[in-house]
Amino acid sequence: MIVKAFSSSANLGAGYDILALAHDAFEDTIEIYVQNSSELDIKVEGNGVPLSIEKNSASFALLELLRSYDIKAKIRLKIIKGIPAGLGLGSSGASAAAAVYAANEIFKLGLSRQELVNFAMKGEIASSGSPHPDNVAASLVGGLVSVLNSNPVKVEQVPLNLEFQIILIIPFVRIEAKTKKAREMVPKQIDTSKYVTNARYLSSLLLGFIKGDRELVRLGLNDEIIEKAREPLFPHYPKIKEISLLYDAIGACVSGAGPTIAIFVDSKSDKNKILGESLNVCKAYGYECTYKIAKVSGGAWVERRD
Ligand SMILES: Nc1ncnc2c1ncn2[C@@H]1O[C@H](COP(=O)(O)OP(=O)(O)OP(=O)(O)O)[C@@H](O)[C@H]1O
Ligand SMILES: N[C@@H](CCO)C(=O)O
Repeated sequence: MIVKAFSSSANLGAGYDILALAHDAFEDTIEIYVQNSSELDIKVEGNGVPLSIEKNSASFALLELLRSYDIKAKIRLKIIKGIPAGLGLGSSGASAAAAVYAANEIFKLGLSRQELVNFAMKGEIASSGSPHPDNVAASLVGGLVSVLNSNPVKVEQVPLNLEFQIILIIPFVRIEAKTKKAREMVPKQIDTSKYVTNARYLSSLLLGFIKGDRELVRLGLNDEIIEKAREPLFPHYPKIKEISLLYDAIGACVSGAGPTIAIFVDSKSDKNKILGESLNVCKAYGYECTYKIAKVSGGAWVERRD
């Protein structure tokens, strides 16, 4: 069976570990072949990803799912990476999402996409040391998802009534264990005033998407806490955000744990200026950047059944 899942941008300003948006910028492909066996035996193949079961997000999520259903089988898992890893594009999450989606289909477990998030998020332990569910939820469910509870995990799709595209400004940098490091930079304690400001941003963002009000989205795409604490990982961000707002983007935020920046644009935005000047900012900060213009995508899907 061949299953695919799209990339995603998590957080979206104040929605740290809460929001993620699936987009068609990149996709991962999982090929999974199963034979009867009296033992559970998983072998991983793939380029540019760890090949040990416990270190690969896809195989680790799969292992957790199959163990919890006491499924014994010989499994060959081939991961064809389309989503560059470590750049804030939900790469590890998409592989994990595709792997558990495939297992659900093959073993006819009858789990909903939302239920599969419980297992896919375990894959993030392999990649970043923590089972954050946002990226896997977006890649499984599609659209904009909100994580409403962590134990047990509950995720819901947020209605999107706004037309927009996402310009992703993607620096080619390799930061070892980036998400792990970025999570360590998150403050353990925060001022109540910052909490209130962020909660206002989050409610404005959600209302904006639901009501189709770009001004509310613009106000909501901000964060006083996490993006600020992590800024050393993406020093190019404030300037790119300033340029984006100047040329009437809906807003801009860090994509996941960065360093990719997500700029939300619509027919009012001067996309060429935003793109050209953002790439110049990259250069000024010594980054080689590329870009993708993406739109909101659906969740994981079966490409071929056999
Ligand atoms: N199947 C996989 N796909 C991609 N990366 C994987 C996978 N399995 C393990 N990894 C490891 O996870 C790390 C990348 O995860 P990381 O969380 O830093 O970035 P990401 O998954 O691309 O996106 P984000 O920053 O949005 O979380 C790399 O060290 C990579 O080797
Ligand atoms: N919410 C996670 C997403 C990682 O892509 C974080 O910001 O650490």
